[in-house]
Amino acid sequence: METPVSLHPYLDSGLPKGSTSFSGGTLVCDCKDRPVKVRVNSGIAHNHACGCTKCWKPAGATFSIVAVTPHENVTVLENGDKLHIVDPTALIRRHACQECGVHMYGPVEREHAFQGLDFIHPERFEETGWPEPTFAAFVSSIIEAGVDPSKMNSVRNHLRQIGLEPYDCLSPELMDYIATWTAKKSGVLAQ
Ligand SMILES: N[C@@H](CCC(=O)N[C@@H](CS)C(=O)NCC(=O)O)C(=O)O
Ligand SMILES: [Zn+2]
Ligand SMILES: [Zn+2]
Repeated sequence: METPVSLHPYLDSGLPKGSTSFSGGTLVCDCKDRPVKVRVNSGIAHNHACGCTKCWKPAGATFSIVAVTPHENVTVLENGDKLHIVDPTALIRRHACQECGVHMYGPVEREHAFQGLDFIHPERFEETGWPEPTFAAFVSSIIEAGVDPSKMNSVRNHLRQIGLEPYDCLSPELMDYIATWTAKKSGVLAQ
């Protein structure tokens, strides 16, 4: 049998169920010395696996685990001097620890359907109980990171088997949300 592609340490062993009543916590980077700590004072939404090349993932993982939370509830608690913006021109302004590389929070500041939200990686919470991912996005993008295209069937089957429907962009729900925002902005739909 061909070697299966590892999705992510949290996903390979089945999907740990979280709670929708999770109300926030502290995100911590990987540094032993002076770790960056970021407080999230609210719940998280739209948690999903992302196969794109831009989202942070732990060593060996093919997918990241990423969710959003309102920017107003995100504060840097400790060692913020270690943060830098990975790509200041990107929609998501990913703030990463320059020493260990972990992305701590990524605000969307531009005029966009996601404006006001920060992208965060719930696996970096010190606390457990965050709601589990519910779908897989940008699945075809894992090829851009070097996954053999012939393994895509087995990757998509594995994702479905653990309850994560694979999409090659975002979920239909989020794509409809973005398109509705765009149609309202252009005046095609009433505000
Ligand atoms: N195929 C591209 C897709 C990148 C992409 O569009 N990522 C999505 C999901 S995170 C996005 O919204 N990116 C906005 C950004 O990176 O600012 C890749 O893998 O690099
Ligand atoms: Zn670090
Ligand atoms: Zn991504």
